[in-house]
Amino acid sequence: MMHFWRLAESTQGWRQPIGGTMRDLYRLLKLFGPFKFWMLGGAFLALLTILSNFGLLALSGWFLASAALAGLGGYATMNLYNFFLPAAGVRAFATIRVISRWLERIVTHEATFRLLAQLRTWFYTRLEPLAPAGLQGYRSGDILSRLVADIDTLNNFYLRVFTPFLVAGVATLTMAGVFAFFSWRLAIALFLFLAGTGLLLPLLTERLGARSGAEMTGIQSDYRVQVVDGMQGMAELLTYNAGPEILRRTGTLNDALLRRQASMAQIAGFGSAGMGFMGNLAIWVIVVLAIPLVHGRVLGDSDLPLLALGVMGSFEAIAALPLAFQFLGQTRAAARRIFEVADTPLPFPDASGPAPRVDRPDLELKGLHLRYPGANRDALAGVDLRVPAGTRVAILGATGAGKSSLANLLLRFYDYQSGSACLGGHELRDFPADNLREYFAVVSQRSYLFHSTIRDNLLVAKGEAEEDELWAALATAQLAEFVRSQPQGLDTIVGEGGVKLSGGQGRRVAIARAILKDAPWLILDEPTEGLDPVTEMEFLKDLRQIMEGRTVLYITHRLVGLEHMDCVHILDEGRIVESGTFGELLQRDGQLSHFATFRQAIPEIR
Ligand SMILES: Nc1ncnc2c1ncn2[C@@H]1O[C@H](COP(=O)(O)OP(=O)(O)OP(=O)(O)O)[C@@H](O)[C@H]1O
Repeated sequence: MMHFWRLAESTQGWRQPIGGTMRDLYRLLKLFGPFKFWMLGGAFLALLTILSNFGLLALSGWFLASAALAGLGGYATMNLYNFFLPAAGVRAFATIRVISRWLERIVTHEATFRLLAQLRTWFYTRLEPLAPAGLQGYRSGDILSRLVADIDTLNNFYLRVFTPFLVAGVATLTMAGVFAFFSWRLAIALFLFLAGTGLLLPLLTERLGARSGAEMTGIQSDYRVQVVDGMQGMAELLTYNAGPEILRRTGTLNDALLRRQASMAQIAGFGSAGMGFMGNLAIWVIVVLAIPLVHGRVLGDSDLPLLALGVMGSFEAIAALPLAFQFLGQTRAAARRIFEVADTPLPFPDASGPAPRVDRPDLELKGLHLRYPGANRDALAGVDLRVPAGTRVAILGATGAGKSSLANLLLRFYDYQSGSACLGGHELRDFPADNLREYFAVVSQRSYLFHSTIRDNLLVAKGEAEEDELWAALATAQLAEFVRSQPQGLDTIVGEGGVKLSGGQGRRVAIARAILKDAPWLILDEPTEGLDPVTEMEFLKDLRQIMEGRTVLYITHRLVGLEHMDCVHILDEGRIVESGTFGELLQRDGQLSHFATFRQAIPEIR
């Protein structure tokens, strides 16, 4: 049910006011600005190809007819007839056409790739600062669809809309101009045919194709979201035998897509049939108009086939327009989807000034409130916390207490609404986000491993790290032995999300990354979550070595490892409710001692 609703949502507003369309297309053209010479070069070569085809057909018609007439005139006339000049002209047009078509393909492909790269880079630079707070409302499959498919569609704008439209306009005027040498009446007739067909037929196909085109963009996106979600949640789907239901939903989307594609194919067929019909009608009308001129000796006998074949060649100039306009709806929908994300205002501004100078990265939070966009209550509701540089501090709390929100705050993934948060005496807001993140390395249960090699996963933390450094980090993270035992060593592929590694090994790759980053702060966000008790103990022991010389924020809802912390703060509903060493808190009749008693009574409950 949900998917039908989403479908309706994603395809609504397909008939956008023309002003909006023009604005979007104008914006696209402006984005393409740096490649205008490539674009115009491609269009010029396309124009040359079309005009040489027009010249080829027209001259061939004239040549064949005049040669035949010379032949009919007898031996003497034939001898006088100059075959060479028109034959050379035909060869010249044919050669120009072949070469310009070849060059046009090269130039337009080059332009297309450059535009594609430009669009993707531009979109990515808009996307990155939005993550994660500004992208909360989007699903990853949807963003992927915008980044890949919608940008591909937009790219068609150059090949399918811009070039054909520009070329059609210039070619129509040029060819009508050539006809004007023979007769104004014929020139006007050709112009009316080309301009009328070139405008009316595309407008008709645009109207017919707008809805299906826009819907196709929406459905394709839903389809990708469905597939990406299905792949990510494959284990759950198999466990709960939900595969058939997902298959049914995917099938429904597939059918919807096929229906739109069939409708678009019919419209495309109608467009090319209409073009063929108008082309033939134009030949017929021009011939009918030209016959009296031949009778009146205004035109020569051989001019008639020249004009007829010239008309035939001229229609190549507008042949691509119905298809171009038919897909305008799709292009428009793609442009809207791209600009929608690109225009999403930044969730909060990034500091633009120079990075504050930090001598000692002490952290101090006072009355700090953080509320997520759209949430109805604060995740951090007046936190007071002091973490002197070089100390180890644990934040203990039940699920949903706001522990990870503290990490989100420090990494500047989300902004705080009130209170103050200072690092080294400077508000977090005064740090450019990239600069602030240099102070923190993070190991969490969610540390993401990319579907690549162990080496690449480590280089994420320090791109320029030498091989020795990688091995040293792996050794400290107690993973070097395992990596050495793999046939591919550092080049072992870890699989998507690190599926080819055990939970503990994956976590150790994350530790090695943190070591490579060598930041003064280490945030451990439930780093042992999901590990069995023995692995957990070993892991925490190894972590202690890495904590040396760093300020540590250990976020956990478990009591393990707290004895090694300088201070433990208990977070409850977004507030620090108790603080002290682990021993002190155990002594008190507070939350921690209740927690500990409860855990002892039912140890398997977390
Ligand atoms: N991105 C988000 N958007 C909206 N609300 C969020 C977001 N992240 C967390 N929350 C909400 O903020 C509150 C605190 O969440 P947080 O993840 O900080 O808790 P936690 O203590 O780390 O929990 P856990 O131990 O389960 O990870 C919760 O009510 C949660 O639903």
